[in-house]
Amino acid sequence: MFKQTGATLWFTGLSGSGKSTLAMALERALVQRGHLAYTLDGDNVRFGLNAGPKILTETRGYSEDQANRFGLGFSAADREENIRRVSEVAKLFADAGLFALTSFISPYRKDRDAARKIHDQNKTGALPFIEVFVNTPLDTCEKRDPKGLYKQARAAVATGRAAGFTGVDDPYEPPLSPELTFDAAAQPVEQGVELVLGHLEAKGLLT
Ligand SMILES: Nc1ncnc2c1ncn2[C@@H]1O[C@H](COP(=O)(O)OS(=O)(=O)O)[C@@H](OP(=O)(O)O)[C@H]1O
Ligand SMILES: Nc1ncnc2c1ncn2[C@@H]1O[C@H](COP(=O)(O)OP(=O)(O)O)[C@@H](O)[C@H]1O
Repeated sequence: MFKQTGATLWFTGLSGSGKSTLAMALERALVQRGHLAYTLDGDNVRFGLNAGPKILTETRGYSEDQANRFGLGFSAADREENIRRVSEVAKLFADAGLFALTSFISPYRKDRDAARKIHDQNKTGALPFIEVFVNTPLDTCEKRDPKGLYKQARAAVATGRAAGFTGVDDPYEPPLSPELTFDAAAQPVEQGVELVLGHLEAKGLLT
């Protein structure tokens, strides 16, 4: 019915690197061409399926104990679980025939590799998984700092507190062999959209 094969486009990069801007522009471009596409990002996932303990107690009626068991923050273990759940959801979207676009820092290589593996283990055969590294240098992300989070993290670290903020005092492991790399410090978003569309076309995914 959809006249397309589903696929997951996995955007990874630092906070402020341009993941969401590129994913949203691509979603628009795909939809304009008559394809079904949907973006999963912090705004629709970390306030819903993967909400943190505070949201769960304040708006969902969870007890503190439940909220601490099921809510997700930014420890390495919570990030791993965040990415695992997002991978499973993206896989279902792709299995249903959509382009699933995911925009998460996903800082750990093993978690992104696990996301890819989840797509290999589909009952109807491996689903296409395309890793897009949004490779914007930390200093550019930090200058942009649209939410002021880098500033807050630097201030915490300067006073001897841990911020656990990616790129400041928490790791980001760049992909070793992503399908695509986009430098959002040097290239406009339209160029990123063309890059990804070109790849999808070359792989026969836009028929
Ligand atoms: N400690 C810490 N480290 C990094 N980022 C933080 C942190 N705390 C909150 N935020 C905000 O949450 C967004 C990242 O969430 P993600 O779900 O993409 O993170 S992860 O993939 O689980 O690592 C990220 O949003 P983006 O800027 O859209 O990437 C931040 O705004
Ligand atoms: N290719 C680009 N060129 C210039 N600025 C960009 C580009 N992509 C994103 N930006 C800007 O960078 C900031 C962070 O982008 P965003 O997409 O929110 O990053 P992320 O989702 O990775 O946190 C925003 O202010 C956005 O307008």
